[in-house]
Amino acid sequence: MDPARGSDAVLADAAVVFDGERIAWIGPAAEAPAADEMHDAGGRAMLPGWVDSHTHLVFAGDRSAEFEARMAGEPYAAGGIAVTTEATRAAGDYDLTRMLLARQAEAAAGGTTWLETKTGYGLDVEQEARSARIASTVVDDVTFLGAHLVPAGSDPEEYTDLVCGPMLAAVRPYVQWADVFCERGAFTEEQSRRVLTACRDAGLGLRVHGNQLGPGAGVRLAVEFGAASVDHVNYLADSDVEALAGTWRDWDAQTGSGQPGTVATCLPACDLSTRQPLAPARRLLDAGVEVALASNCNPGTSYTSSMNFCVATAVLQMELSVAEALRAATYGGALALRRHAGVDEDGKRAVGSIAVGHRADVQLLNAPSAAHLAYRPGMPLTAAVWRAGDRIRKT
Ligand SMILES: N=CN[C@@H](CCC(=O)O)C(=O)O
Ligand SMILES: [Zn+2]
Repeated sequence: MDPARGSDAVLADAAVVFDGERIAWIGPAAEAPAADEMHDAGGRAMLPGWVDSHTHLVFAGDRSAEFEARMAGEPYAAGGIAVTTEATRAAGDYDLTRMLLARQAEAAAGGTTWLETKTGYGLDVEQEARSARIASTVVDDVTFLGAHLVPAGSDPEEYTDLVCGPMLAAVRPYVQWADVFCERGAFTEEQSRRVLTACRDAGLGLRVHGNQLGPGAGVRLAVEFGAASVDHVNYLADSDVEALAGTWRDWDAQTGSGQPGTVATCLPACDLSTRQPLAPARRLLDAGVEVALASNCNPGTSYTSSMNFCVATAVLQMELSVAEALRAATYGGALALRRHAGVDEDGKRAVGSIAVGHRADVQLLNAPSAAHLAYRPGMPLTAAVWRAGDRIRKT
């Protein structure tokens, strides 16, 4: 996954050397320089750590009854968010932080070394700011999602004004990104446009929840605003795919050079849990769109942070090759968070790829090749994980 070696290069009999939090050397094991500490991977596969670019981890409460109803035939609707909002508002800071830390630890044990999460279960100024503050102490990238649902009893236009004004100002110190749920039952195209405009003007990077439950304006808006990603993308018109492909016209996917466009982030665990058609990742890749795979871990539509599961599903059911799925779950996620480039640059290092000068984020599988993730789905293959050079899970 070193763009300089070809984006899906596999090195056999290789060694990787870390120096602190950076990757210092990669090459044939027989030529590896001396190191203070050595770990023999025993011929097992080493991959970049997963970059999970879409989660909603700041929440309390349980929605397993809603899940069971769905499995019995009820459709998913955005309104379920209100149930989690009530439980989240009732939780104290200590409990909310403890639950977030436990979810972050689960994700890390599963191989995730860079984690984004969103607000969106607070839905008033104080609670959204609290969620953003707590998230900023635990995860790597925080996204403001005040525009997740109009709370019961609020006027949609007045609530949108609140999101664009006082709520945005209150979360601003804690977040890098803003998002809007542009969907039937959530925010209209016009309301979404207002949110994206205000957040862009406040200096935030943009992402959009779009085209999840039906055709809609999400992809169009994401392209119009130059968003870094549009997520879900289950229901795409040909014009949506063409518009996304157009954003990648000045990008060289092989070398990772040029101007990145809007990543299409596919969320297969969510698609299965909501019984939506799987996002058309194959069609998007064939059109020249960069795709990310993310867990969308949240209590409503996707209560898993297992990127291994997402990768296996992408290979088994979405027609991606193993190399394409791995790239989408690592480099693709990094692109969606604009963390894909940067070699020792101002202390910021690229994540999602194994290359000299990038952050030492890697995982070791209990398997001789990454194909085993799909070949042996559901098996506990993650043997060890290093994040920023620190080992966080033992074999
Ligand atoms: N689609 C919007 N938001 C979440 C679901 C939130 C919920 O139902 O609690 C998602 O990405 O699927
Ligand atoms: Zn989401």
